[in-house]
Amino acid sequence: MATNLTVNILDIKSGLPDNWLIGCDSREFARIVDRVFLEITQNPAQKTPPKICLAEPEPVQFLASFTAARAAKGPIFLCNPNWVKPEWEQVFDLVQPDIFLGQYPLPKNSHIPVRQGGLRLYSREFHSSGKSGFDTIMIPTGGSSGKIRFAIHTWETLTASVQGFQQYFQVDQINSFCVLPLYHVSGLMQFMRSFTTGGKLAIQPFKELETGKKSDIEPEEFFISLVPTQLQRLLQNPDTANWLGRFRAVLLGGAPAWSELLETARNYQIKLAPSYGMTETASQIATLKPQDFLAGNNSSGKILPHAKITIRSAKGDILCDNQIGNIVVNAKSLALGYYPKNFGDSEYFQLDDLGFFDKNNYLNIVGRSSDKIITGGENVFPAEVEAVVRSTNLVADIAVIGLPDKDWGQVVTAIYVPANSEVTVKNLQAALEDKLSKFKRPKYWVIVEQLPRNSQGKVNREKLQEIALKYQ
Ligand SMILES: O=C(O)CCC(=O)c1ccccc1C(=O)O
Repeated sequence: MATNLTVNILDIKSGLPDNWLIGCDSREFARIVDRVFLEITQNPAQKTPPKICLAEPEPVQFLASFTAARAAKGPIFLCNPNWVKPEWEQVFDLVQPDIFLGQYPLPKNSHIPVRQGGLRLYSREFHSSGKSGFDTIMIPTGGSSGKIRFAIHTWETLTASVQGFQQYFQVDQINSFCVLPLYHVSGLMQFMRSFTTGGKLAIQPFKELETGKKSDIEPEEFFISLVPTQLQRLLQNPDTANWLGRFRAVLLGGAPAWSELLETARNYQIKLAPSYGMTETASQIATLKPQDFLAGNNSSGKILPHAKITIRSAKGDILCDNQIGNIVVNAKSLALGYYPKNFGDSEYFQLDDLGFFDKNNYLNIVGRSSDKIITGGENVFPAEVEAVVRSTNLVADIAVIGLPDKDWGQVVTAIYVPANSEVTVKNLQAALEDKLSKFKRPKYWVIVEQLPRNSQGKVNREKLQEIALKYQ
């Protein structure tokens, strides 16, 4: 029954249209929330709110478990159900969860008691939550390369991002069409945008969309978020490309886009909104409006109202228009820290990204500071070289890195997937001659079948180094 819900405290139904989660009856949703809430709060040994790991691959279960975990006021750690053993071990060491919701990742072993209903207790004694407080939402970042970290967010930081979005796009109720994972900031924020503004949320696995299957919604009323590799795949099917063109806006983020991709999207008249943001800022803090995109602008757009960005020199001085420097962020949506540490009182958050504001105040991202290659004393940014090589249409995929070199400091090295079997290094070099200064042109060309990219389309640069060094 939908009455007498334990989680009435959350008022999950108030202000929401009955069918806010498309394809799931609201009362059914509330029942699942209620059940999970009871499971979480049943344990009598509980002294403090439990730390909850959420690794639920099924979207409705994920959202209901998330809602119940919030009602139980425990810190929630969003987990990728596809993590492998070393990643899970890292997470268990760092988090020491009390409760696990979803698919238990490690083999059933004796020292972890298993309860019915999919709930497993990691330990009977609850660990204290430390400084971070209880009502926190930890969103994973990193993973494919190096250490998993959890950015500490709260309902307030996440809703600050939603409000910035509402103002920027001048919408009251945000309807989202989600094909990105809910444990990732890009997926979770689509739920937040819909849930907190009384909008609708439709969820479809990306794979289904890729095969041409389209949900029964009116795209004109929805925002959809994609990462560049997803957009590229969808644009290969003209039917799907035209369907994408009907969306209110197609938010593009998560990784740098390349100019050919933008051009193709423009040819289909897709109302694209390329954005800049990250887990630590609860998704986008700068976004290009679709009308600017369609008019030919390729920047990351203007800053959302809840955020501030300054471009600074290495010494911290604020730079003028068109000067490239470090991107420094202050935003109401900024994470409080990386679990279990808070950032402290620092008002600003310095990212690894380099960029500049042009004379019309549009943000332009140049690349990652740590990806910058210095060869013979000259600076080379991989993103620029990658974009130019892509524009030759001779490669299906490419990433550029710097390899250590005793003469040059670093040498520009391209790891690429040729567009077809006829492409040779000679062709590639010839095609770049009048397009890139000599010092920017790759000296080494390493051919691969596939680049190491994660599901978000981000390339793993440490792996690239390994691959390239093997071929040197
Ligand atoms: O990858 C990240 O860290 C953030 C990227 C992200 O949230 C995003 C990814 C794709 C499309 C839209 C968005 C967004 O900022 O809303």
